[in-house]
Amino acid sequence: MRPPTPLLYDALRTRQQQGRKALAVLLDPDNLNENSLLHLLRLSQAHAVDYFFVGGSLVQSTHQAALIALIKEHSTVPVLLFPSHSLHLDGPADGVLLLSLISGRNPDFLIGQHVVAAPRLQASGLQLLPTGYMLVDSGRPTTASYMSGTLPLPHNKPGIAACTALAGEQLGLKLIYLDGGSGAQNPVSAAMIRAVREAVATPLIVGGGLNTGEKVYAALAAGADVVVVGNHIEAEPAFLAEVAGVVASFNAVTAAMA
Ligand SMILES: CC(C)=CCC/C(C)=C/CC/C(C)=C/CC/C(C)=C/COP(=O)(O)OP(=O)(O)O
Ligand SMILES: O=P(O)(O)OC[C@@H](O)CO
Ligand SMILES: [Mg+2]
Repeated sequence: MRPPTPLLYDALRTRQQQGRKALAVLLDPDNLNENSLLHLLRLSQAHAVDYFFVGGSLVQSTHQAALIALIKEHSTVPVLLFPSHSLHLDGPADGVLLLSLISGRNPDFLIGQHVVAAPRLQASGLQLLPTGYMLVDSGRPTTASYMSGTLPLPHNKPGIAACTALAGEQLGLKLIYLDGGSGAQNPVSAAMIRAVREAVATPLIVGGGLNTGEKVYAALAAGADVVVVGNHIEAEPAFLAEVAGVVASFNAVTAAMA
């Protein structure tokens, strides 16, 4: 039998306290079939992946649960749902990023979806990771911004991002996720990541438009604890090896200095 997943949040906090960075690969059910998923799962056995995030802004396909079951059959990497809506909670995942979209002012994404999902989440057995989700302007409209009907944070205003994250932490949110949006033209700036890192003690997830090793390195160096890569691995699965290498080399330097 598979060993139980250690409590996801505690494991993430421990990693953060030890200065160990993590890689999350975003799997969008709309852009995957069984073969492409199996290929990614093989790659993730050769190159360390710490989390699979599963979700998409729309999710038109009906096979999310089957894809997660396939991940569970072939991999021990924890699976976290990354839902854009209370409709997208199916599948045998380990936990869920319980996103509250604190960069926006749309009550449905601040609390409405959560009210609808609450009884189902309670019964699900999923580990809940309350997350302050912040969309940041990335140079062009993103699906997440459009679908949520919210304005992203201005790209060049690290102070607004820091205060937003701080308010989220003060409200009790356990993680902060700074997202340029999937396929972002420009990733979240190092200045903004640093400002948020200094403002809060929670683990910090950064994603959106991380499509080169240099961009991934810059996000880690600025203070991201977890980097998320979706689109570029979908387009070019070999990028998984490169990004895993960047995270591993970053961790090797930290370990050598300890
Ligand atoms: C309470 C529950 C169950 C859900 C929370 C619902 C909230 C607040 C969602 C935040 C807003 C939102 C639309 C997030 C989208 C997150 C996501 C899965 C992004 C993945 O990327 P895509 O936007 O699908 O990118 P592509 O367009 O490249 O596919
Ligand atoms: O698809 P990409 O651009 O890598 O973004 C990943 C994730 O942060 C999007 O919500
Ligand atoms: Mg998507």
